[in-house]
Amino acid sequence: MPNYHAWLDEVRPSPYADQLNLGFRWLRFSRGLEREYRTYIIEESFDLKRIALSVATVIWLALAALDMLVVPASHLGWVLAVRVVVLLILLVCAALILQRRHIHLLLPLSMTCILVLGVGAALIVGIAHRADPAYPYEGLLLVSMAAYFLVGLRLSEAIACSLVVLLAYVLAEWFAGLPVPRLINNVLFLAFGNLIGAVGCYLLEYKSREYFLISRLMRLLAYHDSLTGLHNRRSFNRQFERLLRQAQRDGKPLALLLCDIDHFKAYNDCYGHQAGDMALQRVGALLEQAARRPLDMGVRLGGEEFALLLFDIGADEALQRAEALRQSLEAAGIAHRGSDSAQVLTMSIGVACLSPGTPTELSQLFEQADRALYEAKAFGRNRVAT
Ligand SMILES: Nc1nc2c(ncn2[C@@H]2O[C@H](COP(=O)(O)OP(=O)(O)OP(=O)(O)O)[C@@H](O)[C@H]2O)c(=O)[nH]1
Repeated sequence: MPNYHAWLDEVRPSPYADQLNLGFRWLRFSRGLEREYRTYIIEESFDLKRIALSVATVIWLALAALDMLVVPASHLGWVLAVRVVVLLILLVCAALILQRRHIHLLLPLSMTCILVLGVGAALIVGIAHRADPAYPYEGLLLVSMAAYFLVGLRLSEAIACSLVVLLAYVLAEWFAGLPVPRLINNVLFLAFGNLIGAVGCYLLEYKSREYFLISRLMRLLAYHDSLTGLHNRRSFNRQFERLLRQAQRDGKPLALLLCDIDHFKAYNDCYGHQAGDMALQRVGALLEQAARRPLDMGVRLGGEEFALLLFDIGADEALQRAEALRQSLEAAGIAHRGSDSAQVLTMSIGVACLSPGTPTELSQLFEQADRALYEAKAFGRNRVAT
Protein backbone atom coordinates (compact mmCIF):
# COMPACT_ATOMS: atom_id res chain seq x y z
CA MET A 1 0.00 0.00 0.00
CA PRO A 2 1.28 3.52 -0.70
CA ASN A 3 2.77 5.46 2.16
CA TYR A 4 0.76 8.63 2.84
CA HIS A 5 2.72 9.63 5.93
CA ALA A 6 4.87 12.44 4.55
CA TRP A 7 4.54 14.24 7.91
CA LEU A 8 6.82 11.58 9.45
CA ASP A 9 9.81 13.44 7.98
CA GLU A 10 9.27 16.08 10.65
CA VAL A 11 9.08 13.65 13.56
CA ARG A 12 12.03 12.41 15.64
CA PRO A 13 13.04 8.83 14.77
CA SER A 14 11.18 6.17 16.76
CA PRO A 15 10.38 2.50 16.08
CA TYR A 16 6.76 3.50 15.32
CA ALA A 17 7.72 6.21 12.82
CA ASP A 18 10.34 3.92 11.24
CA GLN A 19 7.79 1.13 10.78
CA LEU A 20 5.24 3.54 9.28
CA ASN A 21 7.90 4.73 6.84
CA LEU A 22 8.97 1.20 6.01
CA GLY A 23 5.39 -0.04 5.49
CA PHE A 24 3.96 -3.44 6.46
CA ARG A 25 2.14 -4.79 3.43
CA TRP A 26 2.84 -8.37 4.56
CA LEU A 27 1.13 -7.54 7.87
CA ARG A 28 4.30 -7.94 9.87
CA PHE A 29 6.34 -5.48 11.95
CA SER A 30 9.93 -5.69 13.11
CA ARG A 31 10.35 -8.30 15.86
CA GLY A 32 9.96 -6.11 18.99
CA LEU A 33 7.02 -4.15 17.58
CA GLU A 34 5.32 -7.31 16.37
CA ARG A 35 5.37 -8.69 19.92
CA GLU A 36 3.98 -5.39 21.25
CA TYR A 37 1.24 -5.36 18.60
CA ARG A 38 0.17 -8.93 19.36
CA THR A 39 -0.12 -8.19 23.07
CA TYR A 40 -2.11 -5.05 22.23
CA ILE A 41 -4.48 -6.81 19.84
CA ILE A 42 -5.22 -9.58 22.34
CA GLU A 43 -6.10 -6.98 24.99
CA GLU A 44 -8.05 -4.88 22.48
CA SER A 45 -10.11 -7.74 21.09
CA PHE A 46 -11.20 -9.06 24.48
CA ASP A 47 -14.66 -7.45 24.36
CA LEU A 48 -15.05 -8.49 20.74
CA LYS A 49 -14.37 -12.11 21.73
CA ARG A 50 -17.01 -11.93 24.46
CA ILE A 51 -19.62 -10.62 22.02
CA ALA A 52 -18.59 -13.16 19.37
CA LEU A 53 -18.96 -16.02 21.85
CA SER A 54 -22.46 -14.92 22.83
CA VAL A 55 -23.52 -14.48 19.18
CA ALA A 56 -22.05 -17.88 18.24
CA THR A 57 -23.86 -19.63 21.12
CA VAL A 58 -27.21 -18.04 20.24
CA ILE A 59 -26.88 -18.90 16.52
CA TRP A 60 -25.74 -22.44 17.35
CA LEU A 61 -28.82 -22.98 19.56
CA ALA A 62 -31.15 -21.44 16.95
CA LEU A 63 -29.75 -23.77 14.28
CA ALA A 64 -30.22 -26.73 16.65
CA ALA A 65 -33.91 -25.79 16.90
CA LEU A 66 -34.09 -25.60 13.10
CA ASP A 67 -32.46 -29.03 12.82
CA MET A 68 -35.35 -30.50 14.77
CA LEU A 69 -37.67 -29.29 11.99
CA VAL A 70 -35.63 -30.19 8.90
CA VAL A 71 -33.37 -33.18 9.73
CA PRO A 72 -35.10 -36.57 9.29
CA ALA A 73 -35.67 -38.37 12.59
CA SER A 74 -33.30 -41.23 11.57
CA HIS A 75 -30.29 -38.81 11.66
CA LEU A 76 -31.49 -36.22 14.16
CA GLY A 77 -29.91 -37.97 17.15
CA TRP A 78 -26.41 -37.76 15.65
CA VAL A 79 -26.87 -34.18 14.59
CA LEU A 80 -28.04 -33.13 18.05
CA ALA A 81 -25.20 -35.10 19.66
CA VAL A 82 -22.67 -33.06 17.63
CA ARG A 83 -24.49 -29.83 18.54
CA VAL A 84 -24.33 -30.70 22.26
CA VAL A 85 -20.60 -31.63 22.19
CA VAL A 86 -19.75 -28.39 20.33
CA LEU A 87 -21.89 -26.38 22.76
CA LEU A 88 -20.14 -27.93 25.76
CA ILE A 89 -16.67 -27.16 24.37
CA LEU A 90 -17.83 -23.59 23.58
CA LEU A 91 -19.04 -23.14 27.15
CA VAL A 92 -15.75 -24.40 28.63
CA CYS A 93 -13.79 -22.03 26.35
CA ALA A 94 -16.17 -19.19 27.25
CA ALA A 95 -15.65 -19.80 30.97
CA LEU A 96 -11.85 -19.66 30.51
CA ILE A 97 -11.97 -16.61 28.22
CA LEU A 98 -14.30 -14.64 30.50
CA GLN A 99 -12.05 -15.19 33.53
CA ARG A 100 -9.48 -13.02 31.75
CA ARG A 101 -6.80 -14.48 34.02
CA HIS A 102 -5.68 -16.73 31.19
CA ILE A 103 -4.83 -13.87 28.83
CA HIS A 104 -2.03 -15.93 27.22
CA LEU A 105 -4.64 -18.58 26.35
CA LEU A 106 -6.99 -16.09 24.69
CA LEU A 107 -5.68 -16.71 21.17
CA PRO A 108 -5.61 -20.56 21.32
CA LEU A 109 -9.05 -20.52 22.97
CA SER A 110 -10.52 -18.27 20.25
CA MET A 111 -9.08 -20.49 17.53
CA THR A 112 -10.39 -23.57 19.32
CA CYS A 113 -13.90 -22.07 19.35
CA ILE A 114 -13.78 -21.34 15.61
CA LEU A 115 -12.36 -24.77 14.77
CA VAL A 116 -14.86 -26.62 16.96
CA LEU A 117 -17.75 -24.65 15.45
CA GLY A 118 -16.46 -25.17 11.89
CA VAL A 119 -15.63 -28.86 12.18
CA GLY A 120 -18.89 -29.45 14.11
CA ALA A 121 -20.89 -27.67 11.39
CA ALA A 122 -19.09 -29.71 8.67
CA LEU A 123 -19.91 -32.94 10.51
CA ILE A 124 -23.57 -31.96 10.85
CA VAL A 125 -23.78 -31.15 7.14
CA GLY A 126 -22.17 -34.53 6.32
CA ILE A 127 -24.57 -36.44 8.57
CA ALA A 128 -27.61 -34.52 7.27
CA HIS A 129 -26.58 -34.97 3.62
CA ARG A 130 -26.64 -38.73 4.05
CA ALA A 131 -30.38 -38.43 4.57
CA ASP A 132 -31.20 -35.24 2.68
CA PRO A 133 -28.74 -33.74 0.12
CA ALA A 134 -30.76 -30.48 0.17
CA TYR A 135 -29.68 -29.68 3.78
CA PRO A 136 -28.02 -26.21 3.65
CA TYR A 137 -24.22 -26.21 3.84
CA GLU A 138 -23.82 -22.41 3.52
CA GLY A 139 -23.79 -22.04 7.31
CA LEU A 140 -20.11 -23.02 7.12
CA LEU A 141 -19.47 -19.65 5.56
CA LEU A 142 -20.83 -17.99 8.70
CA VAL A 143 -18.09 -19.71 10.72
CA SER A 144 -15.40 -18.47 8.33
CA MET A 145 -16.85 -14.94 8.43
CA ALA A 146 -16.71 -15.07 12.24
CA ALA A 147 -13.02 -16.09 11.95
CA TYR A 148 -12.27 -13.18 9.61
CA PHE A 149 -14.31 -10.44 11.24
CA LEU A 150 -15.72 -11.27 14.64
CA VAL A 151 -13.12 -12.90 16.85
CA GLY A 152 -10.21 -10.49 16.47
CA LEU A 153 -7.92 -13.05 14.80
CA ARG A 154 -5.07 -11.92 12.59
CA LEU A 155 -5.42 -12.73 8.87
CA SER A 156 -2.99 -15.68 8.97
CA GLU A 157 -4.83 -17.23 11.94
CA ALA A 158 -8.25 -16.68 10.33
CA ILE A 159 -7.08 -18.24 7.03
CA ALA A 160 -5.60 -21.25 8.86
CA CYS A 161 -8.88 -21.85 10.74
CA SER A 162 -10.98 -21.43 7.59
CA LEU A 163 -8.83 -23.87 5.61
CA VAL A 164 -9.21 -26.52 8.33
CA VAL A 165 -12.98 -25.99 8.27
CA LEU A 166 -13.02 -26.28 4.45
CA LEU A 167 -11.01 -29.51 4.64
CA ALA A 168 -13.37 -30.88 7.29
CA TYR A 169 -16.28 -30.06 4.99
CA VAL A 170 -14.72 -31.91 2.02
CA LEU A 171 -14.11 -35.00 4.22
CA ALA A 172 -17.66 -34.85 5.62
CA GLU A 173 -19.18 -34.66 2.11
CA TRP A 174 -16.95 -37.49 0.95
CA PHE A 175 -18.31 -39.51 3.89
CA ALA A 176 -21.88 -38.47 2.91
CA GLY A 177 -21.26 -39.53 -0.69
CA LEU A 178 -22.22 -36.18 -2.27
CA PRO A 179 -21.85 -36.31 -6.07
CA VAL A 180 -18.50 -34.84 -7.16
CA PRO A 181 -19.91 -32.01 -9.38
CA ARG A 182 -22.03 -30.77 -6.47
CA LEU A 183 -19.09 -31.06 -4.12
CA ILE A 184 -16.94 -28.99 -6.50
CA ASN A 185 -19.72 -26.41 -6.82
CA ASN A 186 -20.09 -26.14 -3.01
CA VAL A 187 -16.35 -26.00 -2.35
CA LEU A 188 -15.94 -23.25 -4.96
CA PHE A 189 -18.76 -21.26 -3.37
CA LEU A 190 -17.15 -21.60 0.09
CA ALA A 191 -13.68 -20.79 -1.33
CA PHE A 192 -14.91 -17.59 -3.00
CA GLY A 193 -16.69 -16.61 0.20
CA ASN A 194 -13.41 -17.16 2.03
CA LEU A 195 -11.57 -15.04 -0.52
CA ILE A 196 -13.92 -12.12 0.13
CA GLY A 197 -13.50 -12.64 3.89
CA ALA A 198 -9.71 -12.78 3.58
CA VAL A 199 -9.53 -9.54 1.56
CA GLY A 200 -11.76 -7.77 4.09
CA CYS A 201 -9.73 -9.17 6.96
CA TYR A 202 -6.48 -8.00 5.29
CA LEU A 203 -7.81 -4.45 5.00
CA LEU A 204 -9.04 -4.48 8.61
CA GLU A 205 -5.75 -5.81 9.97
CA TYR A 206 -3.79 -3.30 7.89
CA LYS A 207 -5.84 -0.45 9.35
CA SER A 208 -5.59 -1.89 12.86
CA ARG A 209 -1.79 -2.04 12.56
CA GLU A 210 -1.68 1.48 11.15
CA TYR A 211 -3.84 2.74 14.01
CA PHE A 212 -1.59 0.97 16.52
CA LEU A 213 1.54 2.63 15.12
CA ILE A 214 -0.01 6.09 14.80
CA SER A 215 -1.60 6.03 18.27
CA ARG A 216 1.68 4.90 19.89
CA LEU A 217 3.55 7.57 17.96
CA MET A 218 1.04 10.24 19.02
CA ARG A 219 1.45 9.19 22.64
CA LEU A 220 5.21 9.43 22.24
CA LEU A 221 4.89 12.91 20.71
CA ALA A 222 2.45 14.05 23.39
CA TYR A 223 4.78 13.06 26.23
CA HIS A 224 8.20 13.92 24.78
CA ASP A 225 9.96 17.11 23.89
CA SER A 226 10.41 17.31 20.12
CA LEU A 227 13.83 19.00 20.23
CA THR A 228 15.66 16.80 22.75
CA GLY A 229 13.53 13.65 22.88
CA LEU A 230 13.41 13.89 26.69
CA HIS A 231 10.13 13.60 28.62
CA ASN A 232 8.19 16.87 28.63
CA ARG A 233 6.51 18.57 31.57
CA ARG A 234 3.18 16.82 30.95
CA SER A 235 4.85 13.43 31.11
CA PHE A 236 6.82 14.50 34.18
CA ASN A 237 3.68 15.58 36.08
CA ARG A 238 1.97 12.35 35.15
CA GLN A 239 4.85 10.01 36.01
CA PHE A 240 5.89 11.83 39.17
CA GLU A 241 2.65 10.86 40.94
CA ARG A 242 3.19 7.23 39.93
CA LEU A 243 6.85 7.21 41.04
CA LEU A 244 5.97 8.97 44.29
CA ARG A 245 3.36 6.33 45.11
CA GLN A 246 5.81 3.55 44.23
CA ALA A 247 8.60 5.14 46.33
CA GLN A 248 6.25 5.45 49.31
CA ARG A 249 5.00 1.90 48.90
CA ASP A 250 8.52 0.43 48.59
CA GLY A 251 10.07 2.77 51.23
CA LYS A 252 12.57 4.24 48.70
CA PRO A 253 13.96 7.81 48.58
CA LEU A 254 13.57 10.10 45.55
CA ALA A 255 15.63 13.06 44.35
CA LEU A 256 14.72 15.93 42.04
CA LEU A 257 17.50 17.84 40.27
CA LEU A 258 16.43 21.13 38.63
CA CYS A 259 18.97 22.16 36.00
CA ASP A 260 19.16 25.53 34.24
CA ILE A 261 21.70 26.43 31.57
CA ASP A 262 23.71 29.53 32.53
CA HIS A 263 23.50 32.68 30.38
CA PHE A 264 21.62 30.92 27.64
CA LYS A 265 20.12 34.12 26.32
CA ALA A 266 23.66 35.37 25.76
CA TYR A 267 24.50 32.07 24.03
CA ASN A 268 21.61 32.54 21.61
CA ASP A 269 22.61 36.16 21.05
CA CYS A 270 26.24 35.20 20.31
CA TYR A 271 25.79 32.06 18.24
CA GLY A 272 22.23 32.23 16.93
CA HIS A 273 19.04 30.33 17.69
CA GLN A 274 19.98 27.26 15.64
CA ALA A 275 23.26 26.82 17.54
CA GLY A 276 21.18 27.30 20.70
CA ASP A 277 18.94 24.42 19.62
CA MET A 278 21.95 22.18 19.04
CA ALA A 279 23.34 23.07 22.47
CA LEU A 280 19.98 22.17 24.03
CA GLN A 281 20.12 18.82 22.24
CA ARG A 282 23.59 18.14 23.66
CA VAL A 283 22.38 18.98 27.15
CA GLY A 284 19.37 16.71 26.53
CA ALA A 285 21.71 13.85 25.61
CA LEU A 286 23.66 14.35 28.85
CA LEU A 287 20.46 14.19 30.87
CA GLU A 288 19.41 11.09 28.97
CA GLN A 289 22.68 9.42 29.93
CA ALA A 290 22.27 10.53 33.54
CA ALA A 291 18.78 8.97 33.72
CA ARG A 292 20.15 5.52 33.01
CA ARG A 293 18.11 3.37 35.42
CA PRO A 294 14.62 2.30 34.34
CA LEU A 295 12.73 4.47 36.86
CA ASP A 296 14.91 7.57 36.44
CA MET A 297 13.58 10.33 34.25
CA GLY A 298 15.25 13.09 32.22
CA VAL A 299 12.87 15.97 31.49
CA ARG A 300 12.94 19.19 29.49
CA LEU A 301 10.65 21.45 31.48
CA GLY A 302 10.76 24.17 28.82
CA GLY A 303 13.29 26.63 27.33
CA GLU A 304 16.70 25.98 28.93
CA GLU A 305 15.25 24.35 32.06
CA PHE A 306 15.68 20.64 32.60
CA ALA A 307 14.96 18.22 35.44
CA LEU A 308 16.29 14.84 36.47
CA LEU A 309 14.13 12.67 38.68
CA LEU A 310 16.11 9.91 40.36
CA PHE A 311 14.46 6.94 42.00
CA ASP A 312 15.82 5.09 45.06
CA ILE A 313 18.71 7.44 45.74
CA GLY A 314 19.96 8.98 49.01
CA ALA A 315 20.87 12.67 49.49
CA ASP A 316 24.66 12.16 49.23
CA GLU A 317 24.47 10.13 46.06
CA ALA A 318 21.99 12.61 44.54
CA LEU A 319 24.50 15.44 45.13
CA GLN A 320 27.25 13.34 43.52
CA ARG A 321 25.06 12.65 40.51
CA ALA A 322 24.22 16.35 40.19
CA GLU A 323 27.90 17.27 40.37
CA ALA A 324 28.74 14.62 37.76
CA LEU A 325 26.07 16.04 35.46
CA ARG A 326 27.31 19.60 35.91
CA GLN A 327 30.88 18.46 35.18
CA SER A 328 29.80 16.51 32.11
CA LEU A 329 28.42 19.69 30.49
CA GLU A 330 31.53 21.64 31.42
CA ALA A 331 33.71 18.83 30.00
CA ALA A 332 31.68 18.87 26.75
CA GLY A 333 33.53 22.16 26.10
CA ILE A 334 30.76 23.97 24.16
CA ALA A 335 32.38 27.40 23.72
CA HIS A 336 30.38 30.31 25.23
CA ARG A 337 32.10 33.66 24.88
CA GLY A 338 29.10 35.53 26.26
CA SER A 339 29.17 33.84 29.68
CA ASP A 340 30.38 35.56 32.87
CA SER A 341 30.78 32.24 34.69
CA ALA A 342 33.07 30.22 32.36
CA GLN A 343 34.37 30.08 28.81
CA VAL A 344 32.13 27.15 28.03
CA LEU A 345 28.42 26.42 28.37
CA THR A 346 27.57 25.46 31.97
CA MET A 347 24.55 24.74 34.10
CA SER A 348 23.42 25.36 37.66
CA ILE A 349 21.62 22.61 39.53
CA GLY A 350 19.29 22.67 42.55
CA VAL A 351 18.80 19.39 44.39
CA ALA A 352 15.84 18.35 46.57
CA CYS A 353 15.49 14.95 48.22
CA LEU A 354 12.52 13.07 49.53
CA SER A 355 13.04 10.50 52.28
CA PRO A 356 10.77 7.48 52.50
CA GLY A 357 7.66 8.03 54.59
CA THR A 358 7.62 11.83 54.17
CA PRO A 359 4.33 12.78 52.53
CA THR A 360 5.14 15.34 49.83
CA GLU A 361 3.47 16.86 46.80
CA LEU A 362 5.29 17.51 43.55
CA SER A 363 4.88 21.25 44.13
CA GLN A 364 6.69 21.09 47.51
CA LEU A 365 9.60 19.10 46.12
CA PHE A 366 9.71 21.47 43.16
CA GLU A 367 9.80 24.55 45.38
CA GLN A 368 12.62 23.04 47.41
CA ALA A 369 14.69 22.28 44.30
CA ASP A 370 13.86 25.70 42.84
CA ARG A 371 15.12 27.46 45.97
CA ALA A 372 18.37 25.47 45.75
CA LEU A 373 18.69 26.37 42.06
CA TYR A 374 18.16 30.04 42.84
CA GLU A 375 20.98 29.76 45.39
CA ALA A 376 23.29 28.10 42.87
CA LYS A 377 22.59 30.95 40.42
CA ALA A 378 23.02 33.63 43.11
CA PHE A 379 26.38 32.20 44.22
CA GLY A 380 27.91 32.54 40.77
CA ARG A 381 26.29 29.79 38.61
CA ASN A 382 27.99 26.62 37.28
CA ARG A 383 27.46 24.92 40.63
CA VAL A 384 25.23 22.52 42.56
CA ALA A 385 23.23 23.58 45.61
CA THR A 386 20.89 21.75 47.93
N1 LIG B 1 17.71 28.20 20.82
C1 LIG B 1 16.70 28.11 21.68
N2 LIG B 1 16.59 29.03 22.67
C2 LIG B 1 15.60 28.92 23.56
C3 LIG B 1 14.65 27.87 23.46
N3 LIG B 1 13.77 28.03 24.48
C4 LIG B 1 14.14 29.12 25.19
N4 LIG B 1 15.26 29.65 24.63
C5 LIG B 1 15.99 30.84 25.06
O1 LIG B 1 16.56 30.63 26.33
C6 LIG B 1 16.82 31.94 26.87
C7 LIG B 1 16.57 31.92 28.35
O2 LIG B 1 16.96 33.14 28.87
P1 LIG B 1 16.86 33.54 30.39
O3 LIG B 1 15.60 32.98 30.98
O4 LIG B 1 17.03 35.02 30.47
O5 LIG B 1 18.01 32.79 31.11
P2 LIG B 1 19.61 32.87 30.95
O6 LIG B 1 20.02 33.83 29.88
O7 LIG B 1 20.08 31.47 30.77
O8 LIG B 1 20.07 33.45 32.32
P3 LIG B 1 20.35 32.63 33.67
O9 LIG B 1 19.41 31.46 33.69
O10 LIG B 1 20.05 33.61 34.76
O11 LIG B 1 21.77 32.23 33.65
C8 LIG B 1 15.92 32.92 26.11
O12 LIG B 1 16.73 33.76 25.32
C9 LIG B 1 15.08 32.05 25.24
O13 LIG B 1 14.82 32.63 23.97
C10 LIG B 1 14.78 26.93 22.38
O14 LIG B 1 14.00 26.00 22.23
N5 LIG B 1 15.81 27.10 21.54
